[in-house]
Amino acid sequence: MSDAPRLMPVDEHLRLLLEACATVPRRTSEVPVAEAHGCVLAQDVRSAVDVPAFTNSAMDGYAVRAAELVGVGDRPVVLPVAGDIPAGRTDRVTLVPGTTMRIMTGAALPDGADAVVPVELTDGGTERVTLRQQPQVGAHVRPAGDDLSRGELALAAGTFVDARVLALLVSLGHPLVEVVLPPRVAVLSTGDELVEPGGTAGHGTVVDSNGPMLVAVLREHGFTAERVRAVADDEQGFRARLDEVLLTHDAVITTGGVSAGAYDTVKAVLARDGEVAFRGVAMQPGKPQGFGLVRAGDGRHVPVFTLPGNPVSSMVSYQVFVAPALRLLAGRPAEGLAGVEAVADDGWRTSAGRTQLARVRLRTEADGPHATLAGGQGSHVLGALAHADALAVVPAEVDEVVPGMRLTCLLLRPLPGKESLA
Ligand SMILES: Nc1nc2c(c(=O)[nH]1)N[C@H]1C(S)=C(S)[C@@H](COP(=O)(O)OP(=O)(O)OC[C@H]3O[C@@H](n4cnc5c(N)ncnc54)[C@H](O)[C@@H]3O)O[C@H]1N2
Ligand code: MOO
Repeated sequence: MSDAPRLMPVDEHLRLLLEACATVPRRTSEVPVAEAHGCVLAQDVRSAVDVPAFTNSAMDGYAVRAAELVGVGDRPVVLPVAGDIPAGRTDRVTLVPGTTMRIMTGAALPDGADAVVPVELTDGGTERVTLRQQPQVGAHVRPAGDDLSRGELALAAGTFVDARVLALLVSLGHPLVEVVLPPRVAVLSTGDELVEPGGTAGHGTVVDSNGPMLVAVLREHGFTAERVRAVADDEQGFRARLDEVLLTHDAVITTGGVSAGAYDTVKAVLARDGEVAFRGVAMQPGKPQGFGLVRAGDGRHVPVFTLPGNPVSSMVSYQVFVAPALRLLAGRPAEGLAGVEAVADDGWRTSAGRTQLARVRLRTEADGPHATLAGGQGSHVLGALAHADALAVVPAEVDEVVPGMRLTCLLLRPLPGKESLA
């Protein structure tokens, strides 16, 4: 046997695929503002209006001219109530000198009024009201444009529209906005042995867990994802299915068929014309990797990620390589999982020369997070993957973790027990 081929460091494979994805045009579109959630703004957005659009009350109470209430406090003042201004009243109202008006939170302040006395500081009268506080000018008043002035830059291009940004965006007076759309990703599992989800594995078969798993995590990450029915190890069938999905998607993830076996269809088909570069990456799990920009029938070059079939390898590869690349396609920073440092409470041996991403449980102690193995570390062990809180990164040059060692742990879910630090 010849020497094993050199494995590419994790960072280098990541860099190569991010560089390639940076050349792919982003998919942009003008969408109704309320539908921009989950997209990235492709343009700066200035406010078309003052926000709030009109000066209004911050409290349920009485609109007054503050100067008319000088001295109130020692001696209550009684004023006639000239009317009601509920929120939603849109006609222009003037406060007649020597009177007050009942006003609700968010209702337009009448012209002439410059303060609001909260109802709690009155007797709540509807014909006449006794006011027991002298307000400052501007008390409980929200001036027009207090939040944003018309023409002001409210949101910069590149901002991700989450729920809070959406609230601001829809308030700016624009019906449409130009956004980068999240990529549409197809997940294509391959293998003769695959049984459709919902079925039961028998002798020699396995349920396609990669398909549902990857679609689910893609959706959790805000991408549009579709599982394509698993294809058998048949070169023509695989090529035909791939060509189909390339036309309708912005990225394709395949699983299986990329190692050294006699029936490794994905590799056989895509390595032939050099469309995808297949290489071993110095990582455990996730050694056999492939990536390339594959030309679709309509001329677009679509990123294709060929992940290993072992389920743990598939998920880890997705988190380390695919998710950052898809974020880039979505117009976002190419970020991966956030890391925390944890103390290893277990010891274990790792494959020398490969960065290990061990599945660990985390626990927060008084001195910070501690990690223990979540279970078996084989690339097929779904139980440990499901129960893991994080992927502990054991550098390639370390071949044994000893208890007490500090490891960076990439969070698969929020750090448990963090509230106990409070
Ligand atoms: N001689 C060698 N054999 C293997 C090597 C190697 O370097 N030399 N690498 C091993 C490593 S590491 C990995 S990882 C796997 C990757 O294999 P493939 O990507 O070719 O995947 P398959 O052989 O098709 O399947 C591997 C394993 O995963 C199961 N599988 C596949 N697809 C699914 C799915 N959609 N859902 C659930 N489980 C799936 C499949 O049944 C196999 O058990 O290769 C090693 N071998
Ligand atoms: O790289 Mo494989 O993913 O070790 O099992």
